[in-house]
Amino acid sequence: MKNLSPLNERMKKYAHSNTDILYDDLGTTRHGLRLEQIEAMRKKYGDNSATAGKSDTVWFRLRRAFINPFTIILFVLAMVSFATEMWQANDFNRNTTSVVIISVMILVSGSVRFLLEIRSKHAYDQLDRLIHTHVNVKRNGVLIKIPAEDLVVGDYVYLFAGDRTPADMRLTNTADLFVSQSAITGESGILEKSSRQHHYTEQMAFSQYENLVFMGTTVISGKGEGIVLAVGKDTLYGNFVQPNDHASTGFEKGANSIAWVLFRFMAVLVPIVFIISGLTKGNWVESFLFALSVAVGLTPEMLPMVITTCLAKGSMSMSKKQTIIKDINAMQGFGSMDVLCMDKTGTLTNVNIVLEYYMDIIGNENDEVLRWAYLNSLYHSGVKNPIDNSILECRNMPQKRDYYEDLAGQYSKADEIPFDYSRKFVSTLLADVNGEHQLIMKGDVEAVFSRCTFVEYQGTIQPISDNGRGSVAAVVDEMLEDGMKVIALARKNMGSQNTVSLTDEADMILMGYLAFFDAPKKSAAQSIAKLKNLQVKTKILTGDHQQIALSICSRIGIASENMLTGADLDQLSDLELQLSVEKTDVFAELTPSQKVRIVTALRDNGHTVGFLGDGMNDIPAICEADVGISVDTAVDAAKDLADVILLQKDLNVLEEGILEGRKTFANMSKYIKITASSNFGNILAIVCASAFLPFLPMAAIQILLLNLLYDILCIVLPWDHVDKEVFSSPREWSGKALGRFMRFFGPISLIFDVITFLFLYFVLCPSLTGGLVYTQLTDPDMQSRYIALFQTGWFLESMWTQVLIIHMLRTKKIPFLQSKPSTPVMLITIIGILVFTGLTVTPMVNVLGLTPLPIWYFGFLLIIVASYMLLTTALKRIYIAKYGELI
Ligand SMILES: Nc1ncnc2c1ncn2[C@@H]1O[C@H](COP(=O)(O)OP(=O)(O)OP(=O)(O)O)[C@@H](O)[C@H]1O
Ligand SMILES: [Mg+2]
Repeated sequence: MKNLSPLNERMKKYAHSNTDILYDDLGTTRHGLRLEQIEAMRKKYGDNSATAGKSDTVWFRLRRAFINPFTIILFVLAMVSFATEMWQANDFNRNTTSVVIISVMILVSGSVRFLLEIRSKHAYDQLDRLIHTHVNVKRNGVLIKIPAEDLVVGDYVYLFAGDRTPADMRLTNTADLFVSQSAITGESGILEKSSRQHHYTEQMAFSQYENLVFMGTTVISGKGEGIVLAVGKDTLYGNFVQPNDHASTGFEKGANSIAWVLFRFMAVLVPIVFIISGLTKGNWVESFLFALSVAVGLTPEMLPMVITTCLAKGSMSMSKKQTIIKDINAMQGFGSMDVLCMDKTGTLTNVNIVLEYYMDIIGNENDEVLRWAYLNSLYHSGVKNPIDNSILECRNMPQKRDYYEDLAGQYSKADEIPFDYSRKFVSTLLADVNGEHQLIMKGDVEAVFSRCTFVEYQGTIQPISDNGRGSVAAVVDEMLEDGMKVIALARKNMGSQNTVSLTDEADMILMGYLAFFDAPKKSAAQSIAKLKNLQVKTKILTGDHQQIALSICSRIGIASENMLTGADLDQLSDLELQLSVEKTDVFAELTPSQKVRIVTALRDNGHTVGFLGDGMNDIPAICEADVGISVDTAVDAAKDLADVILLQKDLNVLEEGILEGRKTFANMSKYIKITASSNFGNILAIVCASAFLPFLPMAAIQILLLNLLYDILCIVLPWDHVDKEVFSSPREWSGKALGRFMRFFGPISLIFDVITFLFLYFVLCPSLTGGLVYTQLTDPDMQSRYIALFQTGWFLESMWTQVLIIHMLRTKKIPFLQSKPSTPVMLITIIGILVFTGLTVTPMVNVLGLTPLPIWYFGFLLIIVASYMLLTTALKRIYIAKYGELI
């Protein structure tokens, strides 16, 4: 059982008081809040979402885009350089240009961020609309549907079968309301709730209080009405589900850990860089700015943004492919999923099943069986599933509408015991106009049969004889072999008794059967083959009879030799099950908890498991799986709890979704890995350079400029192409892979940085400053020319290598030739390189501390860049050979 926090005081109080007091205290009535009360209630008691708030306003986004470490440091830089220049020189022009340039940088970086934020928000809003849960509330006397987030304390809410309770409530009215509180208490049983007032003398756990329902509780059957008493974080559920709970798993954990590693590197190295350069160069202000810019340059400040954009962009393209993905870890799970468990209806067979036969115990068509089944389906208040829907279809038969309407008028519902997937049947107690009661039970043949001691045949009721059992089995078996879904129907006369309890469900009279045609989908085999191509194994987990499972599998062409049933499963220990799940692809006659057991066993074997299902019986398994998948038509509770929602229950949709998910994920991990390794390389180079050079290897503003270019390039990465090989198999995200990637590729750039340093220091600069190295120079003008030459040289080398390394590492293949980047990535690369190289010959060079370089330097640069690329390619091969993957 989860560790529960204390119950909200209001809940405690009103559980013990009658509803009139509740209405009075909250100033409401049965007609709901008046519209003018709503805002006041929201102000007083809060919002019904744990995350709502400032992050949604445009102003907040604008602020976040423009006020961040990058722009703040740029700003400080502008101020300091303005002040120092004013102080030292009196070239006013030069001062203002540097401020202008920095302002432009702030503007560019801020706008890019802002646009991105707006874009991803837009994408999210659209998705939100698709995945929102709506609740029925009465406000101002009118029943309306509103998003669950808009609920306030005092709202009058209606609950129906299949709903997930949207807030903590005190019930005011119920009709056979049964709920499952497993999300809250971890107990899987079904509880009946009512609106009766509790007395202080009753000692019980609050979860057992009949008149309280909690956020996250699923309504299994029946109806309820109640007043919201606690919302959002004040609810029991909100208390233990912290908004960022999931952030500590899987992918985000990896991303956070790398940000953290880089941050620690910085925390240690940046002060060292500052002190070393301060000591060796003597200019503390400049060293401070330099260290600060190094810090900015090395912070993966775009990390959260790129991740959100990747996700938003990925979610958008997935939603175009009919797949809605709810959170980042699901995206990752979706990409790394290697086993997909699914139920049968809608995946292997059509969503709608058709009632083919209704017959007595020996197989002759029998209207009475259909009549009772109709009434049972009509009046039970659980979630109507395909079986009920196809029974209810009978009223649409030609000329039968009036007949069934009349029939419904002749009976009313007195009581029920709801459908429960572990019992596999449902009982409704019907009262006729004379006050006579009939208990009607329908469900799984064996389950119903075991509660019968009589059979009815042609109007006579007889005790079941042994050969009676035999003939019953024969009729059913025949239909099962044909792939029919069969349920049994039984009844019992209850006289004037108008309530029913479990003990009444005995000594029933078996009336006959209903058989449904569950047509196999033609496309199923093909879809499963496609999934196999994507290296996703499929397993069928159905609650249905084994014969049907076998028959459908053989029709579709799925191997089912090693089928296991729920009963078989109970004989296996967890360890044995772990072995069997690997060999078995079809499981039948499962209860919801057996579905969970299978998923758990697969996960324990190290698989990333997806579960696709749409019924109440699939909910526990959806929660247990790494990726819970549901469909748009599923019950709300299942949709709420799933990570992924398919707008169409079709395996083809799933396949496209998986592909899209893998691409998105590949782009995210591309960004993270490349950034981490290139930052790592840069840290090393900067530490080396500041220790050995008598001046700063690059000016603060130059570092920031490079950083800006790199950021802009990263922003288009979510739109990059992904090689086919990368998305043709599941890919696991791991922090370990990131670490080794960073350690492997990071230091390579150091080699070329050092060569460049040596070349600049001993060859290029002296050749233009009279053959002397820096330390031999005495003329300050010559010294600053030397520095400008050096810094420009390294600026260009850094820029070229950092931009091109993205292209080298984004693919296993030969960049540009075998694997083309997407147009935006290519464009920004070309424009960036041209503009930044061009910067060194424009009039702005002075402001940026750059200077034009002799043309032959570019010859050197080409050689360096080419050898860097060659070496990386060679090492890339080694890396791939060793670890089997790159990105
Ligand atoms: N509405 C219903 N009324 C009576 N019995 C039902 C009803 N729904 C299901 N059952 C019984 O419960 C059994 C299991 O239900 P069902 O076949 O829907 O399981 P499932 O695991 O959801 O199957 P699938 O894999 O086809 O989705 C059925 O075979 C049937 O005997
Ligand atoms: Mg189902």
